Amino acid sequence: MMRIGHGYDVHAFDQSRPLIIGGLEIPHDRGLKGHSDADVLLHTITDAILGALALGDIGKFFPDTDAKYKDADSKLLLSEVVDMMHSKGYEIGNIDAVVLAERPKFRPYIDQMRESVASLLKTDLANVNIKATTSEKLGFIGREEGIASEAVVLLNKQEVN
Ligand SMILES: Nc1ccn([C@@H]2O[C@H](COP(=O)(O)O)[C@@H](O)[C@H]2O)c(=O)n1
Ligand SMILES: C[C@@]1(CO)OP(=O)(O)OP(=O)(O)OC[C@H]1O
Repeated sequence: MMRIGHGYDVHAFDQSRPLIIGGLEIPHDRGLKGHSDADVLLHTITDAILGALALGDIGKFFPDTDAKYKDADSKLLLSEVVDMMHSKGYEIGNIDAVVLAERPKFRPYIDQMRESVASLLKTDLANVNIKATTSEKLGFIGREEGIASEAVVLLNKQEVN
């Protein structure tokens, strides 16, 4: 059995924070605002998995009103959702994600991001694709007000005969 999920998230820039994307700290002059560490890519992937399982979204499990998640490491939130996925008998088929940002250039870090995400998802590197794109200076991405991310995920469940 296969199930598909989609995730989308946006975080505004915050000059006082480090930029954390895909579980990595990326050198840049600003980070992202959020209740947690604001890892927009990991939030998107977390939401895509929850979506595939029809379980709702990240804020349902990790509310931004709960002090427990203040400055939370998004790797831990994703890992918890991956554990939920495994407990329901599913594993990652493949994932395809895109990060939308005018700056910085992510290409030099994409392979490391893929490794980080594959390890969090407990899947092979070949099952994880991460892309980056600008918005050609248009809209809130283009004005460098924030970063968005989008992902689709396919989950597989082995049927027992
Ligand atoms: N933040 C970004 C944005 C883009 N890239 C890479 O540049 C390529 C061209 O970007 P366009 O927005 O002009 O399509 C894109 O395919 C990425 O490889 C990037 O690394 N970081
Ligand atoms: C991760 C959580 C929880 O700390 O907070 P944020 O970092 O603000 O992220 P968002 O994607 O807005 O929503 C999920 C939240 O509940």
